[in-house]
Amino acid sequence: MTSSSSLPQDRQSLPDSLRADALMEEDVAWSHEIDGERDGEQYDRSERAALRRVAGLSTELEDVTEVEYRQLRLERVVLVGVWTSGSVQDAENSLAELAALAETAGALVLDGVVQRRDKPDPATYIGSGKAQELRDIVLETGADTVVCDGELSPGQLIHLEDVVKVKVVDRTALILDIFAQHAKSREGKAQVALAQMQYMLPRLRGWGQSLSRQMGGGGGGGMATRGPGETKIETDRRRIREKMAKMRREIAEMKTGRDIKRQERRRNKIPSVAIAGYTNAGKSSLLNRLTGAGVLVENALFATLDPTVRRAETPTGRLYTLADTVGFVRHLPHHLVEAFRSTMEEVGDSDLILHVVDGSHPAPEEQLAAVREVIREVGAVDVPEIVVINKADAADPLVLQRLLRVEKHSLAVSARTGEGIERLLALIDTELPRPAVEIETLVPYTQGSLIARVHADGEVISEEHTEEGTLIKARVHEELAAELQRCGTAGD
Ligand SMILES: Nc1nc2c(ncn2[C@@H]2O[C@H](COP(=O)(O)OP(=O)(O)OP(=O)(O)O)[C@@H](O)[C@H]2O)c(=O)[nH]1
Ligand SMILES: [Mg+2]
Repeated sequence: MTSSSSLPQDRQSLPDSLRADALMEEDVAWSHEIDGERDGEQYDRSERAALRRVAGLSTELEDVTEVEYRQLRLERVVLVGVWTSGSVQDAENSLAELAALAETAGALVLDGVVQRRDKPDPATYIGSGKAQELRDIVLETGADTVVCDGELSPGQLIHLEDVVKVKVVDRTALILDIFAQHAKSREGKAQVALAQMQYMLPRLRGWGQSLSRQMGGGGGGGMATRGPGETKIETDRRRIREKMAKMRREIAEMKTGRDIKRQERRRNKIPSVAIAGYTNAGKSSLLNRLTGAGVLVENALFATLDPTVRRAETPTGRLYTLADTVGFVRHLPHHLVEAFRSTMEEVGDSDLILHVVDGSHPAPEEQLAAVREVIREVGAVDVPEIVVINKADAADPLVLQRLLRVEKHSLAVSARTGEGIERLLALIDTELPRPAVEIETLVPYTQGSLIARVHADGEVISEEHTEEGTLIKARVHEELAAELQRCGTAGD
């Protein structure tokens, strides 16, 4: 946190030497921060909020790098969207979501404007007249940041910044920022850091140069400016590239560890269920409801960023794992699909997807479609899906009916009231893959632990306690079948 304030224009005054140091320090900070444990405890909302900057104190840039500058300074924001197709309602929903995202990132939303255009302006995103208007709104409201509802090209970002004279960030940067604030595991943090660097790389504008300087035309975007700053940008970019390469190696190592864990689960043949769905749909609430696990639930977007895996049991006593996942969002930045492939892999690898959708949302169908797009993108198309229409307590009954009719394999539940949860548990039970081998064995009482395993991992068809031991008929996976054959006496 910083203690003095000055105008945004002061970003020009940052000396080159300072920036280099800051970047170095940042390198250190990055590698130090990344030491948490996977599946670690989720932070409390209050702890997270404590990390936020205090509004109004943070417009000077002396002690931050350009990367940090773009991430952390979302305080007093004006939203702007370009509305190209669809109804007014669509445009409003989109801006409302952007507002929710900005608030989740810790910003105070002062105002929002939407411009109707065929397509975004190639130079400044919104038209130049509208950009001037935006400048006036910024001045009136005292905003220090403009957030655009789309992904802007490096050139657009810089040109718009030159008009409105405050920091401009886009939807992608905003989502990255939220992910950076919320990621808790070592791997999650590394992935977000990598995605941020990837995003920033073409967008460095090189401090030390005048912000208002006329940019050279042409495809170079922010880097079009010639002069001493260019060398600096090159240095920064090289450092970032080096850092990214290191990060990629680290992530690859972490992935190996995770793969081993997953293979172990697979070897034990424990079926896995992944809870996927749009952000804020109630995935974590559902996980809590289904397993009684204490996972952070809050009315904020992207409350969950690290996959949490829990053990659960079907009503008939079969064990399975239930994994919570990162929320999806419309136009999930591509960097993030890449970055969160790990979570998505968990989804693709599971035996069943619980696709949770918020039935009380104004446009649940859109959310379903957005999530499916990502599921397709990560190649998880073959996994059976149950559509869980959540928040039935708050939803319009007509919307529920409509969804239940359109979605063939769906049911309505409320993670809050518990409505429909029993039916869901039963449905999970029928949908989980059945163990492959049917056995009938007499297990001596001295081998009681084997019987317990049959109950946990397999499916008991019948069980009889005889003088010699337990006569059990069940479906189990191959490994357990082999063990049972060895220890027991095959029935009949
Ligand atoms: N009315 C109602 N609210 C619910 C229900 N389930 C969850 N919520 C609320 O919806 C909000 C989001 O819940 P979460 O469980 O954090 O949602 P999530 O899908 O895990 O969200 P992210 O992790 O942020 O993607 C919280 O405020 C919950 O209390 C429900 O059945 N009914
Ligand atoms: Mg969650």
